[in-house]
Amino acid sequence: MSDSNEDLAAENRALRARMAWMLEQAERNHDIMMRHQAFDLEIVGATSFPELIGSIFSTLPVISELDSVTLSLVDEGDDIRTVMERLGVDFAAFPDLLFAAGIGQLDLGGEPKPLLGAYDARRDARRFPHAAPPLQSVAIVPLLRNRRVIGTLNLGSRDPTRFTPSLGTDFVEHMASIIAICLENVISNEMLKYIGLTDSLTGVYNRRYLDRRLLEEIARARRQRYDLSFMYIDIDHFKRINDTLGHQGGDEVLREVAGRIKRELRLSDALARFGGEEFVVLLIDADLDSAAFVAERIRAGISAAMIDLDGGVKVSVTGSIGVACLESTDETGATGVAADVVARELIAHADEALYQAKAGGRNRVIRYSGQ
Ligand SMILES: Nc1nc2c(ncn2[C@@H]2O[C@H](COP(=O)(O)OP(=O)(O)OP(=O)(O)O)[C@@H](O)[C@H]2O)c(=O)[nH]1
Repeated sequence: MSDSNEDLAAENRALRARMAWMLEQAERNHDIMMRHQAFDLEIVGATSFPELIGSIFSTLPVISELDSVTLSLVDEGDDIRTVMERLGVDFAAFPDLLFAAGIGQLDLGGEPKPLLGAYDARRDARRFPHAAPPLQSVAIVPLLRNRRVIGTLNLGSRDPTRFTPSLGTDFVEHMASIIAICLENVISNEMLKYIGLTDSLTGVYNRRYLDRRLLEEIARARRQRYDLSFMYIDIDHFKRINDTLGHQGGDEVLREVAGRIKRELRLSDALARFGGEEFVVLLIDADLDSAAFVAERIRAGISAAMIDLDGGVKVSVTGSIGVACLESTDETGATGVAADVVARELIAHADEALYQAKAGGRNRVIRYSGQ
């Protein structure tokens, strides 16, 4: 082969190798793009806060080949945390979800722009509290909604060249904007859910929530064969309290009584205000004896100490309680009577027991006996 032929062959080989490399890169980029598109679809489809957070923490590190992904959310006044906890979100399952009391705590500097560069323990350690072994480079990307910073997406890598100040930020900004939209959506949905299910005066659940929950719990109790108890609690002579203290004073009493009832309950029990001065409690896996025991504790708790009202007035309050139980051996359960019929009956039984408690002199617990 002549020199020029050899040159041509070498050039050809080099070109082929270069093309193969480019093809490989194109395939790799395509692959990354597809994975990110799938991730976008996954998070856009998330219908709850835990589902969204779960996807971000489990999928993003894998598709982006990152060693740590954390989220810092601005939560002024602890609203997000409080509502999510009330809706049953288990924050222990998300150790990389961090909260900041204000935007200042996010340490973003003057402008909300992505910060890319070497890991700086002083600045970044609290953003990646569980990252081990140590990270080498990080990207701190603001989550923006209508130019308002709602948090940061924190990406960490052990590769020091992964995030450098000169790297373009379009890609991470795009990712953060989708995450920010999804976060805002699920947070406002959860807030609406919370508002729709709670009583604005006392903060406990409302009747709508309890009616629905009762149906679910009846179905589950029948499947898993355990007892379900229901309690009707009514503040005694509440009209008199209202008449002497005014509506405002009556409202304060309602809030305090709700708090006193709640203190006696387990996390699995559901407390709701059914309207007026009536509260109900649904006790999961509790027979009539245990429910009556809890009811007695609630009764004692309501009247244990005088209630201090705004303006220095003190008032003593008592409550009457009716308790009923849907036993796992109950015929209605076994015969497949519709859950709503069973629910109505359970409520009616507790109401009847409450009526007897009132008729018997108030400030007492009566169990529904079936006679
Ligand atoms: N402050 C306040 N009062 C309410 C609210 N809803 C209902 N009430 C009042 O609760 C009182 C209920 O009174 P009654 O049902 O007659 O019963 P009671 O005075 O508690 O008497 P007993 O139940 O027989 O012990 C009425 O005066 C209602 O106006 C509320 O949201 N806030």
